[in-house]
Amino acid sequence: MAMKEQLAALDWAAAEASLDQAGAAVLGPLLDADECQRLSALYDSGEERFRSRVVMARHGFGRGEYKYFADPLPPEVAALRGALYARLAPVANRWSEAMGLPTRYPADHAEFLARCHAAGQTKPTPLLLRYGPGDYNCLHQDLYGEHAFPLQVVVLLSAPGEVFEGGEFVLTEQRPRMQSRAEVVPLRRGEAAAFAVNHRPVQGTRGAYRVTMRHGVSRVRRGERHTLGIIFHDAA
Ligand SMILES: O=C(O)CCC(=O)C(=O)O
Ligand SMILES: [Fe+2]
Repeated sequence: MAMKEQLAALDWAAAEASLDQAGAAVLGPLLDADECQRLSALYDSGEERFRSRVVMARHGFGRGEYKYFADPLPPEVAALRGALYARLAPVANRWSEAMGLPTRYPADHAEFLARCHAAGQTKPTPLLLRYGPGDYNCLHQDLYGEHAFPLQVVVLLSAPGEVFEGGEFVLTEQRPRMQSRAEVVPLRRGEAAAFAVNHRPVQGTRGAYRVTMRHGVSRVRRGERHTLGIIFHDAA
């Protein structure tokens, strides 16, 4: 199925409900096995595709590595980024309003990118990540400047239980004056998760309050795990 139809076929009402309730949602199958294979293979396909490579251990980010795509993005990544943004912008606007924030997000991703670019955030942020045995990704937030879209997406490109074990995608939620809550998001190959980048609203008995989210990946116990990360704001 083509990517556009694949996206339209997902249960977006359920995804929105899960995002509102837990700050994360499994979006269901987004890429087929061939598409996953092709994207994973890009990792070693030549450095001109990428603007930078990060070896996580060198920065204390964890273990494993990732590469940010250079402009122009691979067409399938650019298409996915634009189409996912359009689906998530209404959620972003609802969250912003619920948290009493003035920021509103345009319906069109190009328009949001223009806002990033005008503020000096011009570097593309979609990335491929690669983890081998013993690798992990410490809890973090992908903030790269003043402008940040409040949701992002990760697509699992490797088959869990087959080509790798461990390496679960995890989120933590830090609530005001309370202990943190952890959530594991189980993904199959080709499935995507959408999740909060930083803050999200939680409905309390006396109105909404704001929680802080972080995400990471638990230790890969065997094999190799690839993911595609789609962040909607560009970087300074
Ligand atoms: O590899 C993962 O599942 C997480 C990747 C990540 O941190 C991201 O896409 O921002
Ligand atoms: Fe991340």
